[in-house]
Amino acid sequence: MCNETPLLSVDDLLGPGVGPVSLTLAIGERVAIMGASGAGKSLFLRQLADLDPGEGHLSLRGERREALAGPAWRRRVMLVPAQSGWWAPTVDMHVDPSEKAHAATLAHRLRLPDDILTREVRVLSTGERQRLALIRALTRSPDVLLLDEPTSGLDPDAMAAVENLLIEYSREGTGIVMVTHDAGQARRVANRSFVMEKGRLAPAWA
Ligand SMILES: Nc1ncnc2c1ncn2[C@@H]1O[C@H](COP(=O)(O)OP(=O)(O)OP(=O)(O)O)[C@@H](O)[C@H]1O
Repeated sequence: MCNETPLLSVDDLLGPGVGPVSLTLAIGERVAIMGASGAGKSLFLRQLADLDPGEGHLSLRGERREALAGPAWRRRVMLVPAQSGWWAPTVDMHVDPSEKAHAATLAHRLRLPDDILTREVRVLSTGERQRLALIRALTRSPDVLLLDEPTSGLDPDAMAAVENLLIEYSREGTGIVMVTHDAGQARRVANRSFVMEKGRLAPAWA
């Protein structure tokens, strides 16, 4: 794995409240980012998704960020923010028709009700929205998933289901950068864990 071109390369990334940060993510690797509230974790994910202005270099499979249009980059390096955005009345309107069966399978895996895809977004609970935002992202097959506290609103059973799914997708090649306040989750899920402090990363444990 070490000799391959990294899936994601981050070199001297610097932006408001973030950096400088350098990091490489191998194909199928899972990285956890912990740290105090306000340390810059969410801003760091936004930098990786190229949603905020910044300096430094990002590459995906050796291809520079500048070589891709912003939306194309964000489709391949996809952010699932802590508060997901929904732009149509029902859940299934956010899923490509060819991915509906896939989404239904994932919903079942994540302990969601059978009719969840046909429900109105406005009636969803916090934990349902959170899992559906993850499902929506997974059905779009990103190269890298950027997850901001993906299980913060979930019960232990649903949390374990999300963690298992993330591990499964990463084994198929998806890279994962996950912000979490849960050190136990970082140990269960991540191959490598970091603590962010004042926008900079340090290894979480030696
Ligand atoms: N656009 C911005 N420009 C400058 N500073 C910002 C910007 N957005 C947020 N901040 C500030 O930067 C700091 C880091 O914010 P961020 O949302 O990344 O924290 P976080 O580590 O994700 O915290 P939490 O664990 O509470 O979610 C905060 O003090 C926040 O108020």
